[in-house]
Amino acid sequence: MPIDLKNVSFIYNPGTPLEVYALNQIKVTLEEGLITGVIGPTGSGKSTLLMLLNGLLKPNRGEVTVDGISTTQKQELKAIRKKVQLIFQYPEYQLFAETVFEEIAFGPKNFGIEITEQKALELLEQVGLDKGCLYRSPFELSGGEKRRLAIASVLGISPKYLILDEPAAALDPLGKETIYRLLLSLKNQGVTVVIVSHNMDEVALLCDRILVLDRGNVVAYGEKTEVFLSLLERNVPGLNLPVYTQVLKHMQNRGIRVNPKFILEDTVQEILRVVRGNA
Ligand SMILES: Nc1ncnc2c1ncn2[C@@H]1O[C@H](COP(=O)(O)OP(=O)(O)OP(=O)(O)O)[C@@H](O)[C@H]1O
Repeated sequence: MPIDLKNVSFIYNPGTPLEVYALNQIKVTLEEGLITGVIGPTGSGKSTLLMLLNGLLKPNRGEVTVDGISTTQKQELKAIRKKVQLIFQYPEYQLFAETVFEEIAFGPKNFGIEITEQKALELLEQVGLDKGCLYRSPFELSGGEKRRLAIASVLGISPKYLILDEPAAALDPLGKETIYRLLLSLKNQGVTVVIVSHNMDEVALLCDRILVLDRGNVVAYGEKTEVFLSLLERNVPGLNLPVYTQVLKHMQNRGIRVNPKFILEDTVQEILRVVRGNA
């Protein structure tokens, strides 16, 4: 069973002069085994939605269920948080341990999972970090390596759902590519991934499904190409489209007849082929 948002509304500071309707009657089922991208202009409710998925925030109205269990069931919250791991933006800023090994072991320990040295080495390998860094200080790693370390610690919990806010933000092209390959390989291992991103090319490359939010409402949700095509027809202020969608629009404006679906899908498949080919 997936994560279900059933008519979910979320209000910050309800009943006060500072009241903000962040999400308004959201109805979405996040499909298992896929990567879903949540996009939308700034302030559209993306981060709020992520925090509802693992019960960090509770809906004011409606219900979020994880595998059929409501996030409002207090006794189930720990089990839900184990299943649904949330990685905030720049997780590397939260590293604190003296060694990479301690850092990897810390998160899982909170869920009663002991990480052996062997398991830690496997996790390093999984995120593409050199096994030789196990007893180094996390603070000696590069920015991109620190981020992968933060992700390794979460993977030690073996989450069924991995939720990431801007997973590749501020990384150089190589660092971004490593994160993309990691997310695609997690998907291949059956992990359901949800990302928030402002980078539309990244969303086009990684995601199977796209959820578009605007001022707390769902503008579109569905298969990636269908959603991008629908966004070509309607203007959501503050939301860019991937470069190739814009190319397509220019072609259409110049009267060049192409099947938009083929252009979008071929381009994404080509980029994916290159990324996977390097794996
Ligand atoms: N802690 C808070 N208290 C009050 N209002 C908040 C709080 N956090 C967010 N909001 C408001 O809720 C709305 C949705 O915010 P949210 O951070 O979910 O949007 P977002 O789409 O993630 O934005 P961004 O792309 O800028 O990160 C915005 O109007 C925001 O100002």
